[in-house]
Amino acid sequence: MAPSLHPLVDNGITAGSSSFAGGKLHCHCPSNQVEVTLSSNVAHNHACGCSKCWKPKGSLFSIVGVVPRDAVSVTANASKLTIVDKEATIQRNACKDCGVHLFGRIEKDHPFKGLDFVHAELSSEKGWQEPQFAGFVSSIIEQGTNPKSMDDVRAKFQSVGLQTYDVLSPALMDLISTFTAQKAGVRFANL
Ligand SMILES: N[C@@H](CCC(=O)N[C@@H](CSCO)C(=O)NCC(=O)O)C(=O)O
Ligand SMILES: [Zn+2]
Ligand SMILES: [Zn+2]
Repeated sequence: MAPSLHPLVDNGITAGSSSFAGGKLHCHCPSNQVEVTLSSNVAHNHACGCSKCWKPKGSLFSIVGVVPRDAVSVTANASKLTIVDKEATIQRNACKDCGVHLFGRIEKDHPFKGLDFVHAELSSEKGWQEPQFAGFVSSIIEQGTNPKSMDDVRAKFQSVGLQTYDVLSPALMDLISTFTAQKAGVRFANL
């Protein structure tokens, strides 16, 4: 049986709603769940193959998107949260008991500072933006996927309408490069 990319990808993508304005995320604990309330839909939602983003058991990819950090509040059991890796760019706040990541926050100077990374699948509500692309696809090799299966992995994403990239989407990579150029005082050429 082919390994699962992610349950939200394996059987085709379900479109979200442009009028959806957020909801609640819960960790996987059977009781005393950490609850995070988002007052915004996610943006740039994507499948991520990197080793750091939280993935459901048995999946090769996470699905992760961003929301403004002001739209994120921990509304229950905040004391169960711990930062997985304080040195990482994205400080992922995970439940100590079940390991699920509730939100990832950037504190250092970075093009995505001000945006928190969240997994909308932790919500039972419907309407969250559907995945837009697959990023960090080649990174799954670093976690043990056989390089020979990469054609199949990329073909599966293409078959459900998702472009694959080995970093982020061109739009996000352009944002990162624009930030880097502006910081360095680069003057852009006139069109
Ligand atoms: N091959 C590495 C890549 C890790 C990586 O750079 N991940 C990205 C994307 S995470 C969400 O899209 C990133 O920005 N990481 C910063 C961080 O995780 O703090 C690997 O697989 O580990
Ligand atoms: Zn938990
Ligand atoms: Zn990732």
